[in-house]
Amino acid sequence: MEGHASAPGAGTILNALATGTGGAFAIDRETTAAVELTDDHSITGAIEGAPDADTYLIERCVELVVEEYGDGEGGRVRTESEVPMAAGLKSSSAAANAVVLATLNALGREIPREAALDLGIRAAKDAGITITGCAAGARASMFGGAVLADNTTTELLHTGEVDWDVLIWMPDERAFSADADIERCERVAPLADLVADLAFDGAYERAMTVNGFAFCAALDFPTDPLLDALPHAAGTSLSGSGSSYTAVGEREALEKVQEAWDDYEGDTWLTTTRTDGARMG
Ligand SMILES: Nc1ncnc2c1ncn2[C@@H]1O[C@H](COP(=O)(O)OP(=O)(O)O)[C@@H](O)[C@H]1O
Ligand SMILES: O=C(O)C1=C[C@@H](OP(=O)(O)O)[C@@H](O)[C@H](O)C1
Repeated sequence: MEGHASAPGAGTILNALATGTGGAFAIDRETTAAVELTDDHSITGAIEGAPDADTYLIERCVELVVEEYGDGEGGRVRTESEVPMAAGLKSSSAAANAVVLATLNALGREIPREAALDLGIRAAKDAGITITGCAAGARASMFGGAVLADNTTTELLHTGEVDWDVLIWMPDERAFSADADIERCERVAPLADLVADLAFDGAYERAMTVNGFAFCAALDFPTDPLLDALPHAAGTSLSGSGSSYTAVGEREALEKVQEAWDDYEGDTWLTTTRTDGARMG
């Protein structure tokens, strides 16, 4: 019994570490998962190109799906990803969604996407790789588009369509979300409320720019990349708890931002938003 699925990563509109409300948009970079279910009871995971990375998240996703919908199967799970790990682009949500759906695909089961989303969020919490559960990023990855969510309850608060080109700069250093300084993030809560208000009104670009300045200050990341982007981009922010930055807008404008961001060490690349989310099969 083999199953396959894919799910996109996401950029940030609102970091949830200040108030629990998060906002994210799906990007056209994805993680694919292959799951082979077996008669023995052990579950083993592997991540293509990252032999030393922690595979607990994806093993736990298989385990939770089998507990709910299977019959005690074991399995082998493998992910391959265009979403870099621990760079603020929701690699964990993309991996969890892809593995949950691939396991269901192997079992020949279709369940409501909300239920699949919940299992991935549970696995990420069990793995200790998220502070709030990252419901907004996980929702953007599962359903596509722009999303605001209450990460503490996983409740969906708002959805919107976005159709942007997206520029990403990813420095060489990584930033694991579990290491973020929550107390400093909570100090920018009044700004996070402003970001949420802007996003509820559909002003996603301005929302993410305010988010960028607030969370660069709270998490001690430089604001220079935001200032480089502002004359050209419609919106720009630190993504997640770092280390990547995103700029959104029209392609030509973003190519000007790319010239500036190319001066920094690391990688820059252009992609787009994605309106469809995870795919099974
Ligand atoms: N392709 C993948 N396969 C398996 N696990 C993954 C994959 N991508 C990410 N993860 C898990 O997610 C963790 C990174 O999560 P996190 O620090 O929240 O960063 P991000 O913003 O990229 O989600 C990794 O340490 C790993 O445990
Ligand atoms: O661990 C968490 O709960 C969160 C981590 C951050 O995202 P990344 O995991 O992308 O850094 C943040 O933006 C998100 O709103 C909540």
